[in-house]
Amino acid sequence: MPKHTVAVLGAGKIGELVVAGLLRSGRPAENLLVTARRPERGAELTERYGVPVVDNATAVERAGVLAIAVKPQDAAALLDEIGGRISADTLVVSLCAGLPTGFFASRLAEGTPVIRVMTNTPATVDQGMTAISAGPHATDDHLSIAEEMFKPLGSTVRVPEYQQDAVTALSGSGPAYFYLMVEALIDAGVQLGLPRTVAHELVVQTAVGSAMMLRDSGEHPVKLREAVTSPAGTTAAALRELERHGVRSALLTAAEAARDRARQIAEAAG
Ligand SMILES: NC(=O)C1=CN([C@@H]2O[C@H](COP(=O)(O)OP(=O)(O)OC[C@H]3O[C@@H](n4cnc5c(N)ncnc54)[C@H](OP(=O)(O)O)[C@@H]3O)[C@@H](O)[C@H]2O)C=CC1
Ligand SMILES: O=C(O)[C@@H]1CCC=N1
Repeated sequence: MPKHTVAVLGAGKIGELVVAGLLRSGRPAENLLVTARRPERGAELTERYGVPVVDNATAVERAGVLAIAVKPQDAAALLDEIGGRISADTLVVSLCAGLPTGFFASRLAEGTPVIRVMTNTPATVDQGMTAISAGPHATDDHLSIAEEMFKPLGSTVRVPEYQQDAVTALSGSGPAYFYLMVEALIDAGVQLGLPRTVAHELVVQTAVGSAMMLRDSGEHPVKLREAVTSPAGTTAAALRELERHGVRSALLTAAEAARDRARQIAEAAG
């Protein structure tokens, strides 16, 4: 098998997203491998994508790029199992929140290039946001390989690694913040007397339309918000309540909590 094979280690939500995305972007299934802890999960992926499911040791033997998509808490055990088998010409791409590239480098042969990536679930529909950082021994060519993997799944940006915990707090966890807001607004619509299906459609389409304007108009969000806000109108009344309830400060402290949790995860992993 050619060494340009990518192996995804850990076929959970993010592992599946990467496998499916690489296939959608035209990478042949025979250049992909995936590993799963549970055989039934492996069978599910083979059936769904036609990608070979192998054990971790076989993946290491055959692949030139290893995408580590296990939970950060499972990474040490995985590295204990395979770290010693990974040759220094293998590119290790970690998708794990919180874990610094040094965590991997210290468990790999000297000279092994490591890249840290933070993607997000909208990559499932090719609207992801992926931030990529070079770790030890990762060259520009290695960064390009990681970019080629994630560019078809949305946008990519290169960031210095010290920014990755903040990235995780914004775009990694970010989809959950928006989903929570949508969920709460749908409930509000029901409280106001709308049928739930109607409330759902109104809120989701408003979210999609607003997101497209944010991305495509080039306007600052303040300008877009001002355009909705008529003097002494309905929006001004609603925004006053959001400010009174401290929405800005809630978002700030939420992002800080996510960043701090990423740091704790790294500390606990050692
Ligand atoms: N969910 C998200 O939105 C994002 C997650 N991430 C990061 O992606 C990584 C994966 O997260 P997510 O997909 O949500 O988690 P999941 O729990 O869904 O996936 C992790 C998978 O890894 C498998 N696994 C664990 N240990 C091994 C092993 N030794 N060999 C093979 N497979 C193994 C697990 O198997 P089993 O089913 O048996 O538990 C599970 O299927 C995490 O590090 C997370 O921080 C990054 C960005 C966004
Ligand atoms: O919640 C988490 O830890 C992961 C990382 C970013 C999104 N989900």
